[in-house]
Amino acid sequence: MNGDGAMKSIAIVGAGIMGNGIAQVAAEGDYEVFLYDINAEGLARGVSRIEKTLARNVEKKKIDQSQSDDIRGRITPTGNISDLKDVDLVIEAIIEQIEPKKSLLVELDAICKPSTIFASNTSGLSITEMASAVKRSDKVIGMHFFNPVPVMQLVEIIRGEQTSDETFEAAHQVAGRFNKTAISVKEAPLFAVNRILTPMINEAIFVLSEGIASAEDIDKGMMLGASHPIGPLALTDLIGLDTMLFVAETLYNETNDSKYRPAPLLKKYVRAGRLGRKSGQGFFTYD
Ligand SMILES: NC(=O)c1ccc[n+]([C@@H]2O[C@H](COP(=O)([O-])OP(=O)(O)OC[C@H]3O[C@@H](n4cnc5c(N)ncnc54)[C@H](O)[C@@H]3O)[C@@H](O)[C@H]2O)c1
Repeated sequence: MNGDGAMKSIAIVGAGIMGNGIAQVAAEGDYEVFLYDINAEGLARGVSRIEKTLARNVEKKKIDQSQSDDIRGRITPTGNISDLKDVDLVIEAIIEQIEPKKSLLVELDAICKPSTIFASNTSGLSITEMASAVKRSDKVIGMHFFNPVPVMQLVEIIRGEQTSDETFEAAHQVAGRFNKTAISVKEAPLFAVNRILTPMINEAIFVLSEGIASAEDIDKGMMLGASHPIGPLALTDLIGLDTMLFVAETLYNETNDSKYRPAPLLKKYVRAGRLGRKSGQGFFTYD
């Protein structure tokens, strides 16, 4: 089945920054959830992050202990991809590179029942190209969540060239059950929100590397002067500098426009392993 509210089970592939948050909101939306990662440590970290978030929500009295237990009970962590064969929807949240995403979809195409919809949480890669890798190209769609997923209200829904109306409708219904607000965006490099956000972040990194202001003052400036809830450099630390660089490179490579060239300082930090919060250091340092 697909295309209506009868969907029961969802698999999330990739238990990283985004995947664990998507698994949590899916379980909160009453779906049976499989959380799959190829890396056992990554999977364990993702599950532990969900448990911590749920415990915090109990402490803050947003939910009670039995609701927390029910949500956690609906999530099955797995390192075995064949466990995903009967799910109604897969949402992939693996590395932001087209080839690994296409290989994963080809693998899933062979495993999953014919009606399973494949959604990608890509920050801006081509849904059409991903869909072209599989037989069920009408059942591939972009569902782009925002970080941190349990907090951020938005999902961008992106149709590829081959996406059917039924798949598009199903993605909107799922977003609703996740308690999110969806906007529909045409396929284009980085879609809508990241197309606007990424050049701003990239420019903030140029401002830092040109010595125009310190990292602290750049963030303070954008928070107090432009009413941003978080500064662009702290936001990059939250996103992950490696992911930010992949995203900036997509915009540059797809448009061939030099105004979008990624800041060299971003590349240098990624090469040095300064990936942001997830590695303990990015533009700022974390415990
Ligand atoms: N970080 C953000 O703020 C953000 C926001 C919106 C969208 N996204 C997108 O979400 C996706 C994931 O980003 P992230 O920040 O969560 O990455 P991450 O590096 O935190 O996590 C990726 C996870 O995927 C796993 N993985 C890699 N290849 C796999 C495979 N073939 N099968 C199963 N698991 C695999 C890794 O082990 C890792 O645990 C990317 O496409 C990214 O662009 C990220």
